[in-house]
Amino acid sequence: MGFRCGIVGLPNVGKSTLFNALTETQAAQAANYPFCTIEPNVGQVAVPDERLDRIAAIAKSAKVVPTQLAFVDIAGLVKGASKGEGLGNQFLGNIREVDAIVHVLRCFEDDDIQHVANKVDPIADAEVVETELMLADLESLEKRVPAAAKRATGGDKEAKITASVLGQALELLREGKPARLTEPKDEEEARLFRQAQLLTAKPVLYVCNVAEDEAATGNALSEAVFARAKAEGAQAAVVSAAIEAELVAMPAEDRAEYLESLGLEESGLARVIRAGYTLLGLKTFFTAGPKEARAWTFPQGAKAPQAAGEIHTDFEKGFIRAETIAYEDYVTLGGEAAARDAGKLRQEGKEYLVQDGDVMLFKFNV
Ligand SMILES: Nc1ncnc2c1ncn2[C@@H]1O[C@H](COP(=O)(O)OP(=O)(O)OP(=O)(O)O)[C@@H](O)[C@H]1O
Repeated sequence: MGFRCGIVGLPNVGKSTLFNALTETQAAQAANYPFCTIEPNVGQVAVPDERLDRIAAIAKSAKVVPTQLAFVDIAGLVKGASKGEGLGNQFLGNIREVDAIVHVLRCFEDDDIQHVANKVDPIADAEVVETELMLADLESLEKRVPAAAKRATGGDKEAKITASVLGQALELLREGKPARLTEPKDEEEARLFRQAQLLTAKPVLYVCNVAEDEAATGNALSEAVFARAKAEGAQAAVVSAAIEAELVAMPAEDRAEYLESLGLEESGLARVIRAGYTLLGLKTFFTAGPKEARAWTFPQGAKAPQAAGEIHTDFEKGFIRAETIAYEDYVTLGGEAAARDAGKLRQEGKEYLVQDGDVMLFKFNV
């Protein structure tokens, strides 16, 4: 489906370590990013979901296919990016292409690893990156808002709405706040706001990269980041990239024990992937049979034919109905046949709003 999370951060904060762990653990096929000369790496990463394994066990599926999310390693942030210095313009362009930003912040102390500003201060680091993004948005809106206002006086209704919603964003940026805090009045404002593709309107997940012995608890630095995230309408997670790198290097059967010895229930990567998925407002439906059990991604608010279209365009075009079982029913009753007998297999039509966890079988006509 092509939803992408871009990994950004200052030099030496642990971006590559995290990205490599993400892609290695999934044995991803890293592909080159087609649109730019600095070619940030893209990794397709499987989204961990226990529900899929339970469904596969019940359906006795031969194959289990998770849904995927793309992570893009966006290289090269330098101070002054918004002014087009160095790799700046490419960097901003790369961010424009992603749907959400995973912002890695160094929260570990290690005298051997140099910090660009010679001090470990994730809040100051976050500000460096965010200031560049806000300046880029500010510069673009300083032009776009007056232009839209001018068109509005000429009677252009859409321009009037654009001027209003982007004007609100401009005010926020002038106060040093991200455009994400803009509150569109209605669906039309929301649509035009999305269309404006502002960099600081993209959802952000801060990844606090902590030392190995702080992965379970976090530390004072990560706490400060969590507070900042809350104030900005962003998300945050604690991860130790060092642990993740070790985990992917060890045999799969040793990982659980290692995690347990560190007081962790699951890998930080699993949390980052899931958080990225949630951040994008993505939901999952399942298909299940003896051949395969598979998880599919759909955007929140999708109707049944659109979900069917995730599998094949023919399913969408020729959609008749969707035989649907809620995940809980599927699991508690023990599969499709039992759910059908219990009257829990619903025949859903074109207007059905697909729910997270639905197990679906599409009937279509081509
Ligand atoms: N949680 C951690 N604890 C200790 N060391 C870490 C941790 N995370 C990363 N490192 C180390 O920090 C160094 C920098 O990491 P990495 O190369 O991933 O950073 P980067 O952000 O990709 O840098 P650049 O942008 O310069 O490529 C590496 O030596 C890495 O092993």
